Amino acid sequence: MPDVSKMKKPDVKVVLLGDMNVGKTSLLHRYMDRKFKETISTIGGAFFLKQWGPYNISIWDTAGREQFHGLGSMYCRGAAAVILTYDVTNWQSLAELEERFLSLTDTALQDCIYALVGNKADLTDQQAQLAQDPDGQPQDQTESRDRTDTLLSACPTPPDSPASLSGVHKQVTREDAVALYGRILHYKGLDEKSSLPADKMCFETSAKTGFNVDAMFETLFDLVLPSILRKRNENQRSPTVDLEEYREVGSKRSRSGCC
Ligand SMILES: Nc1nc2c(ncn2[C@@H]2O[C@H](COP(=O)(O)OP(=O)(O)OP(=O)(O)O)[C@@H](O)[C@H]2O)c(=O)[nH]1
Ligand SMILES: [Mg+2]
Repeated sequence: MPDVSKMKKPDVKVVLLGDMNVGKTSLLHRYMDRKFKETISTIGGAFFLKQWGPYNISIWDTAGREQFHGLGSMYCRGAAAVILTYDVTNWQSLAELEERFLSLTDTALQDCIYALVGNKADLTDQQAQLAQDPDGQPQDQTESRDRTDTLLSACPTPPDSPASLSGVHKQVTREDAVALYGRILHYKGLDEKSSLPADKMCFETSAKTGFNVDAMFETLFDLVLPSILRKRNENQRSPTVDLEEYREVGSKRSRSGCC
């Protein structure tokens, strides 16, 4: 039995949402373990604890498979940031965010931050293909269940472009993501002018090469700091114990678990 008195309590919660196979788990492995490794499709959800300065951030990985859909709103409860993840080579994965996942975020905090993350940029983008592992480690070429190489070519690519070298066409442009970000703000009843701008909140990443992965997570961590401070102030005014949060336990630097 873990010693509950020694467990760290997360100050804030960040949740990864998105269709199956877009690379949510791989993004977390890349960030937390500095590796691209073989994954199995997530069942239910799992969390990692990240120490960010004096704060503890729990990062929740969720299952994209339809059968676990009902759990999504539970994982989003009280989230300070939601990472809506899609695969840049799969148009449907972007559409699913709007159709299936956005409503799950109704349980997130009122001032929750939304990021749109187009993963697998290495398949279409020269910069991401050439990205160095952030720790200078050799790249792991593991790609056991990647289905993107069989995807349709909705956006024809010039024959000498980097995308054509990899054989996979980009189906979702940055403009598509920016447009969806605008619709998310609209859905949330937020004013574009007083919200975080789309060019700051729409990312393209590669869990495989590490491209933009640290920048994406760490931009979000900085943005949720005000939410942590506000929560701390509220707790000082009316101290209560949130038993749910004791289940989100952590260790010295990072620890993970699943449920
Ligand atoms: N080329 C490439 N493949 C990736 C990348 N990220 C993930 N993959 C591959 O895509 C597949 C799915 O990755 P996961 O991280 O398991 O996807 P997921 O979103 O967690 O999927 P669920 O757990 O089913 O919701 C695996 O075969 C990964 O190796 C990436 O950035 N580039
Ligand atoms: Mg997963």
